[in-house]
Amino acid sequence: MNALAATNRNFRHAARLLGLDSKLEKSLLIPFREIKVECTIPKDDGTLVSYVGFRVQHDNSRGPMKGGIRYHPEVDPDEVNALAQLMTWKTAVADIPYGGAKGGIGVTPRDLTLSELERLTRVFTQKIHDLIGVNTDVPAPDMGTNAQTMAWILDEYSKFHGHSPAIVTGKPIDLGGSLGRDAATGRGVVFATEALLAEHGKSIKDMTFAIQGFGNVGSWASRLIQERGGKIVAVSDVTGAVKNLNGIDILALLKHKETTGSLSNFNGGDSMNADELLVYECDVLIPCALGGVLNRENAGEVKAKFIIEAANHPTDPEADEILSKKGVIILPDIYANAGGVTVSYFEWVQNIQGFMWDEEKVNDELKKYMTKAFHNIKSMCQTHECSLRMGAFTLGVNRVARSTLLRGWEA
Ligand SMILES: NC(=O)C1=CN([C@@H]2O[C@H](COP(=O)(O)OP(=O)(O)OC[C@H]3O[C@@H](n4cnc5c(N)ncnc54)[C@H](O)[C@@H]3O)[C@@H](O)[C@H]2O)C=CC1
Ligand SMILES: O=C(O)CCC(=O)C(=O)O
Repeated sequence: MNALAATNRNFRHAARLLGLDSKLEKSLLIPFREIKVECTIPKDDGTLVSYVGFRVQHDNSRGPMKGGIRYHPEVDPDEVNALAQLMTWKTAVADIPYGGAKGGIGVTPRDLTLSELERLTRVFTQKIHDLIGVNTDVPAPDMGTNAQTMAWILDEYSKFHGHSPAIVTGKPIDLGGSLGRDAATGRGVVFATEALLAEHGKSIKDMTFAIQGFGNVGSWASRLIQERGGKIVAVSDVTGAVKNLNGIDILALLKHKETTGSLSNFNGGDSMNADELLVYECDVLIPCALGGVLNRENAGEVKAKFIIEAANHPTDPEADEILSKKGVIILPDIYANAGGVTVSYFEWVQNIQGFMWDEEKVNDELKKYMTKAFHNIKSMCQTHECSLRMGAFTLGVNRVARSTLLRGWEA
């Protein structure tokens, strides 16, 4: 099932549990605005090449729209639409004053040089600069983009609108980025995992983990899990996968990746097929890469007892059903990975205040938001006798529905 069909299905299920009026349900589903632009740039050798860029602004009833920009060859309008909608429910679950948006360009970033990536980012910004804004729509990094990408967007946007640090979050500290934002999604994943395991009388140090994806989210989650005594038995990325039943030394793996650019030939474990990671023997599986990786083909083979959705939409609804029947407990994306956008909110607040917080304050506040959201989700689960996914969806959708009604926006 494609990402949009899956996200719409989860939304409709939540709307039914909440008893939402059908007109309101329809108006919450339709995006506020969908932008599609052609971005043509000269390559370093002078030839011209075109890419298609998207920004979907889903909902702004609770505040400015917020969400990352993804550079990946599989970016398509339906996927961006689904990811924008997920951002709306996610910011509401985290209870931060934002709506939802997402953007992307269909490109393989590692095929472009740094200067080509810079030109592409600047052209994309030129095409959308009058549709984003500090109080309208605030981009951030996602797969294939990083603090440097945000710095280029900030610089290009500021040429049109004057110096505007709060136009993006996840930017370099030197340009007004927040301490702790780089690690925030992984740190939030760890806080979320701790909250869930505590409910089951367990803690990270008693558990084995398999982690798919070793970029921003996967590498930070791995590092922080290891710091807390968790044993990481398998890690994968687009270059390969490594396993070690005695535990992988994550700092050594990070160093290996930094020097070789790959997870292959790491001498602290055995290599494995990357797809095998999802069904590898472990207590906790944490997908930190692409959407739809858990599906009806592999869900029946998953050995983990807990799945923490650090990636957006890693589990499609058919897999959700199979895994739930097996008793696997799934912590959904719109809560599990909300640490990133929560610290993005702190960054935006710091930019507007013109005052920088220390890292301890950022991390303490993040823990408060993640813990509170977990308890709010659990309380929705009790009210509606539903899964954690539906607990999170009903929590987010209900908050957005309330602000929509208060503004008098229902159809
Ligand atoms: N960066 C952020 O703050 C946030 C990211 N997310 C989500 O987390 C996920 C990862 O994002 P980032 O870490 O930022 O991206 P990234 O670009 O830093 O890292 C992505 C990782 O996935 C790996 N990967 C790609 N294809 C793979 C495959 N077929 N098998 C195994 N690994 C594969 C890449 O090699 C890389 O290690 C995405 O779903 C993103 O939407 C969610 C919330 C916030
Ligand atoms: O930090 C942000 O604003 C958005 C992060 C994001 O794209 C996500 O949570 O999926």
